[in-house]
Amino acid sequence: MPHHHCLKVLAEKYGPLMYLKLGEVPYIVVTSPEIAKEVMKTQDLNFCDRPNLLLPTIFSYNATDIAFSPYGDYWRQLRKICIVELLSLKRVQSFRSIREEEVSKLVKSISTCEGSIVNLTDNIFSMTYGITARAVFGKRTKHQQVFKTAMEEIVILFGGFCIADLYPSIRMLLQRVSRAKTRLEKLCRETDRILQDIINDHRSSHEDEDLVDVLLKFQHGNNDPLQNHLTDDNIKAVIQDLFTAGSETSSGTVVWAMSEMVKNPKVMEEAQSEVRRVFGRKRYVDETELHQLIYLKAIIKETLRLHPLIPLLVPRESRERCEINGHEIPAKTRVAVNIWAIARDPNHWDEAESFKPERFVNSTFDFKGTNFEYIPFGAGRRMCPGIAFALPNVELPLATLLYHFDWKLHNGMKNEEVDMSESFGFTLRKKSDLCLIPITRRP
Ligand code: HEM
Repeated sequence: MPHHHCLKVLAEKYGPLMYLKLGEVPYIVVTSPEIAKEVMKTQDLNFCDRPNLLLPTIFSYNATDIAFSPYGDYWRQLRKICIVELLSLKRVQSFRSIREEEVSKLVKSISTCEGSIVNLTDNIFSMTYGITARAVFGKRTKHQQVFKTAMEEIVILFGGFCIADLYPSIRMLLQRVSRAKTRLEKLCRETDRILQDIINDHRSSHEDEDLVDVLLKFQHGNNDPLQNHLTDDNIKAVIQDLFTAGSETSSGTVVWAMSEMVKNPKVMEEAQSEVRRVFGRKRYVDETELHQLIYLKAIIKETLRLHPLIPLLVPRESRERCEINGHEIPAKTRVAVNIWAIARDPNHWDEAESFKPERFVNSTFDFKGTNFEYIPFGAGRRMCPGIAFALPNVELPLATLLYHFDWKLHNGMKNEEVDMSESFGFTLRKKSDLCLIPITRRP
């Protein structure tokens, strides 16, 4: 059973603030909006550190990326550069043609398979990796498939507790025998070669400036706010962070949304009629009218409620001793916030387990980190900085897939039989690939 499921069951018995001692390490597990608010708003400054975990440290070049780097100036400056150069609304708008081209390639590729079974999961992940690669480092990489395959395995390796992290006093000893560590090191050697090629390419060519070019400037100390110059490894850590954080989550959301719509054909019908009404005159989907797709936006919100891609958030760690609800929490306590369980709590949601996008139509409820019943992007200082980048990567492909195709299940499968089980891992991937038959719609 995935961890967020077990922890939900435990919270139903022991309450919304649980203290666990796993090996030598203190953990708290939060399962209510009130305590989530206490941790990520009221006491956010105390809880905005990341623990030093073995596998993320290997993956992220000694925690020099954004997601796993400890709280401090290095993290703050790096996050700021990436927001300005890649993730701000203005930069995101400048990538519009990249998104439209990659989505149009997806439609062409699906059209050639009309009437036969298409693996939508695979197609959607490839498309999003393509968009992110072009935005982050200027072009698709010919080695993209290596990344995609490596990530599939890394997500699973990151899913469990690594024994070396639970016994810090003998970590050196335990890490020598960790099979996950050996496997991860092998995968990282493969991705490292690709990342180094990307950096070398940028050193030798002077095309349009992208994030990698900007980061490379910090190696020469120009206006350097990072105090210590960035090394190649630091830059690789950041590229990899954004490439994977950006692609895995957005693609996963598109796949879950399509799966929910296939399972709930009335929702699919309503979404298709909205998209076809809005884009009917144009006869193709582009980004100009996406703001009119009120129902589709509600579908995306409802998808992120039932299938938040990082169900326990990225682990945090307290910096000092503190109190929550009268309980003493020691310094260096690790924190998991079960946003998956909170978003399915019947005390806060009507028909909590049902897929009902209407609940978000005409509602002010949002995922900006202020409604703690619903925080699929986290909240506080460590909140996801990629929302503006993610939304068009989810909205445009969904609108396009709904506009151009009707979707049929294969082998006589019924809608209610679509498998919605989750695979075990760091992100909430759908266990089985979504395979459907596209029927091209000719308006
Ligand atoms: C549907 C899409 C996405 C979802 C659901 C999502 C969700 C999350 C969540 C839950 C966190 C952890 C927040 C916390 O610990 O409080 C996070 C962190 C992060 N996300 Fe996203 N994310 C998405 C898209 C993106 C994109 C497109 C990018 C960049 C291209 C991105 C970059 C990051 C980074 C760098 C962090 C680490 C932030 C830090 O530690 O300061 N994410 N994301």
